[in-house]
Amino acid sequence: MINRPTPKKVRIRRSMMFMNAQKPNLLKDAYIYGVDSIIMDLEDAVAENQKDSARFSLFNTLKNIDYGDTEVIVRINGLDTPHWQEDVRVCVAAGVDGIRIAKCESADDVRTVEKAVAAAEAEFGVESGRTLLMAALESPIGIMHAYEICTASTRLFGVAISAGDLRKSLHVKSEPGGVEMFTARSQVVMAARAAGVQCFDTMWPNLDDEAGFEAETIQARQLGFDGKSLINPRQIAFVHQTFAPTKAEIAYAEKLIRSFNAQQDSGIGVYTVDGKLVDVPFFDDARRVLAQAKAIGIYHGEL
Ligand SMILES: CC(=O)SCCNC(=O)CCNC(=O)[C@H](O)C(C)(C)COP(=O)(O)OP(=O)(O)OC[C@H]1O[C@@H](n2cnc3c(N)ncnc32)[C@H](O)[C@@H]1OP(=O)(O)O
Ligand SMILES: O=C([O-])CC(=O)C(=O)O
Ligand SMILES: [Mg+2]
Repeated sequence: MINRPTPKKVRIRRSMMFMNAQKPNLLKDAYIYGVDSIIMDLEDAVAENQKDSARFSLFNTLKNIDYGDTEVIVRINGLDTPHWQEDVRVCVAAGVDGIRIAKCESADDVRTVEKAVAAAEAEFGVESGRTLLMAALESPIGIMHAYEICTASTRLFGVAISAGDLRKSLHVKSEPGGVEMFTARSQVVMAARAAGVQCFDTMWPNLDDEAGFEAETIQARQLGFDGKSLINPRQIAFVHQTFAPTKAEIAYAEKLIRSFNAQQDSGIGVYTVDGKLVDVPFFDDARRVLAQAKAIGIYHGEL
């Protein structure tokens, strides 16, 4: 396993909302939506003949707007394009928090971007290691290499599955219940958890099908994702609610920890709380739930 520094605080990333870097009016107000992360897109949302102007507009916005606590990530163009190196230089010079590597296929792709980021940090006098990475897995080979990608760099905080491109390669379409994505989604979650990084579900493109969006979001949480990529502000509230512990989950976690604290000297490792068996993994998970609820700001207890 890669020797990854222990993060001081795990950053909550329930929502990562895309916006087109070509549109300065979107970028300038981006922080008002309260998403956890903004993804300013230089890739597929930007027409090929607008790449330079979108990058220029992005740089000016980033230099002039204070995004406060909202994490700012830029999706750069793929490594098979003539754009990505300049994208990296501009992102680093502008001081972004992270770079999303589009269509990442291998650990080498991550290391190639990492090298360019390190060079740009040196070039622009940016603190070494400040610029984080995440990778979007959008092809069968990217999914097959998920674990190597997840462990390729200490800068890499997570991976996203990107179903628009993946479905294209698999020759499938979006099906009710997401059956066509089930294996890939599970593989991404497994790889991310094995590597100790976060994982994010893909965006839902059909803005008029709210029920479909909600079902997919719930399934992503059930599969173990930390959050979801979004394309529109009307998707934020449901995603934030779904990727947070419920009141009942918080109350039960508190109860478990209290019972553990009360019982730990009794010499009994396993017993029941509310009729359910509990032992070490259940206590560990309860601690994770409370830490997550605290980080989101919905639990203020002392545990
Ligand atoms: C497959 C992929 O690669 S997906 C990733 C790349 N794609 C993107 O970045 C696209 C992001 N999303 C969008 O551009 C838009 O939401 C669209 C084109 C899908 C739909 O646009 P609209 O029909 O205008 O959406 P809608 O009517 O819901 O917009 C309502 C308001 O939210 C704003 N808004 C919409 N999407 C976003 C967004 N992603 N970020 C910030 N603001 C947004 C609109 O500007 C509008 O503001 P206004 O009321 O002040 O005019
Ligand atoms: O990352 C995403 O969800 C959007 C995307 O590029 C895709 O679906 O191909
Ligand atoms: Mg894509």
